[in-house]
Amino acid sequence: MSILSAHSVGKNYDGRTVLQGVSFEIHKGEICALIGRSGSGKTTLIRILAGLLAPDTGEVWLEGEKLENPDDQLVPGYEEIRLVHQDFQLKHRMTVRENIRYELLSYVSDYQHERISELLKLCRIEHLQDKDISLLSGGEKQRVAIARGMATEPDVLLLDEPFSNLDINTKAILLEEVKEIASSTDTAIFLITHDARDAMEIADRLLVLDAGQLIKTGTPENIYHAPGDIRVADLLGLYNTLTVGELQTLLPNISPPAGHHFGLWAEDLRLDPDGFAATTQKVVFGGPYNKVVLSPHSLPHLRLWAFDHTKKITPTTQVCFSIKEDRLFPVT
Ligand SMILES: Nc1ncnc2c1ncn2[C@@H]1O[C@H](COP(=O)(O)OP(=O)(O)OP(=O)(O)O)[C@@H](O)[C@H]1O
Repeated sequence: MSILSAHSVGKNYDGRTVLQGVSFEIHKGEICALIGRSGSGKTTLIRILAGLLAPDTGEVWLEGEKLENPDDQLVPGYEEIRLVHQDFQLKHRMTVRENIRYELLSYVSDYQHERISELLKLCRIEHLQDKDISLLSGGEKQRVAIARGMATEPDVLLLDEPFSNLDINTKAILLEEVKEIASSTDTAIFLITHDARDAMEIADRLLVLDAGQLIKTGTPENIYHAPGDIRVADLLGLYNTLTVGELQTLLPNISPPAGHHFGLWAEDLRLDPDGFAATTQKVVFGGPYNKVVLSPHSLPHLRLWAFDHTKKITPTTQVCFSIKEDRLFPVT
């Protein structure tokens, strides 16, 4: 069931279009991740969804009711929709417990205690409850901010860059925690992230924003296997593009449809002793794998990205590689 929906939302700043014709819906318990380049309009959109900024065109609906223009409200925003800002907006000189309690002041104290205990447990911050906010790490503050956002049991939780500035291990824990919150509470979660890998890991559905327009929506799996648009592929990872002619030179047995370019993720181009001969042009150490630039002997002008898991490759080495044909995707 749709809980929040945007219908042809548009926004201009100083005569410049920042959002145009943005339409989608979010369902109960669903996690939607919005990805897009810097300046593509992500924060503007999340503020409109929170009811904090009026769109110039279009509408946002919450459970069958249109959001009011925030300029006409005494206190903009909605109890049912909570936005957790990138800078957390926590109360300093207060403990974690006091910060959460601040959200629950209109409830009786028994309920406050009960709810605070639940949230401390859910966000795994019980051990931090009496600590002053100023003493917390970035990841700990992030969890407190999410606990505060959840305090009044909103139907929709909007998270602006919840994983930025987190180390890889804290991020992995938080990704799991956000998933757990969505499934255990049926809260719809809409989050913005720069990192498409995080988005693919956490989201049920991805929304791709480019220059203010939604250019793709779908499950992470579908979008990864068929990004379709170069602008989408650019956000998701390192890939190669091949013309039909180049593809036919490399793989004479296949007959791709004319007029297309084809994309291939770097991870789908493997070093393979039974494959085509190539020379490595560049090797970049990447931890678990090396990023390698290859030029095939049959197309020496071509430069292809591949991942090397053997980590034994050096520049200007003769290697062989193969292409996972079923992983080729058409791009425009
Ligand atoms: N209040 C404002 N007045 C004028 N222009 C604005 C205002 N807020 C945002 N913009 C412009 O609108 C565009 C979209 O901004 P927005 O912050 O929504 O992008 P974003 O995708 O969130 O970017 P980032 O990923 O860098 O945070 C940018 O060009 C920005 O400069």
